[in-house]
Amino acid sequence: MSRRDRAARGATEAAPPPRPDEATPLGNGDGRRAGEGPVVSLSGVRKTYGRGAGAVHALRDLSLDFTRGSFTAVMGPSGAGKSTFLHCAAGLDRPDAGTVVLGGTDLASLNEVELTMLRRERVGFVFQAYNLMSALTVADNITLPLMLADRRPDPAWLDRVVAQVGLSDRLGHRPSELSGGQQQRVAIARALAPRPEVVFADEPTGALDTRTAKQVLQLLRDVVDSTGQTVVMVTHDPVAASYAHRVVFLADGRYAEEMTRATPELIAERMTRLGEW
Ligand SMILES: Nc1ncnc2c1ncn2[C@@H]1O[C@H](COP(=O)(O)OP(=O)(O)OP(=O)(O)O)[C@@H](O)[C@H]1O
Repeated sequence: MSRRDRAARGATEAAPPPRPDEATPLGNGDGRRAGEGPVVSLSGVRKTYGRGAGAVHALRDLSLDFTRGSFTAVMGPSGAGKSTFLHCAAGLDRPDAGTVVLGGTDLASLNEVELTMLRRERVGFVFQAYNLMSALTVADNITLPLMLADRRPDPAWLDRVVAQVGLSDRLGHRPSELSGGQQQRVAIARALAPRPEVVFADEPTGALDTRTAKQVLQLLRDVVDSTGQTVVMVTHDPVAASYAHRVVFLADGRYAEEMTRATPELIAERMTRLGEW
């Protein structure tokens, strides 16, 4: 089944997505508030792979801001630059030009060790593959990034995260004893445990069935609305994107347009106008 067919099917199966105006006030959970300025800001970002006639301009002068306490989906046709954007915004790769500022830090000012520390302490990641350590319990998987950063967990925050992802009674289990949806919830708790500035999610529901995917997306949305965490999610799926406050469309390495309060049908229609996806 093509992505477009899957999206159309998902759209008809989707429960009405949550609406920003129905949400609890942003940032009411931890004293941080929406509207304090962007937590991630890209300005004039360019990234080119290769040289000369074979050069591929993956990002061409991309400028984008992400507000603290917001849930943004980044979409676009295949090859639009979504993965390259995510890698540059998260400090996994360096742009050729332009600036990326994360939590007030210009990433270009950091050497490789400092960049690794920033990713470990201030950025959370959720991927399609859960990437859990099979030998560790759920509890140890969740606190692993803190241990690696030699940081003491904040017990109240950890309790809150574990309760929110619904894993309180699974902390002693191994990943192999959990369903796919539960494993992804462990990965989300692990991403949130250090209380990062921002969580980047790359197709976080790509490996899940429709029902489980919706539960995970609702969880991400609830986390943003109740704790003021910031989530930026790259996805091909209009149903997934409809759970976000804002959907940003990239095309040909550039910002194309954006929508708020979007339904899966409207998002799919916009994607179809932008090109093959
Ligand atoms: N390491 C690389 N070397 C050469 N070209 C690359 C590399 N990574 C990405 N590209 C090219 O850069 C462009 C943008 O790629 P990117 O993976 O960011 O797009 P995308 O929107 O994530 O695509 P998709 O939806 O298919 O995953 C594409 O033309 C791709 O072929």
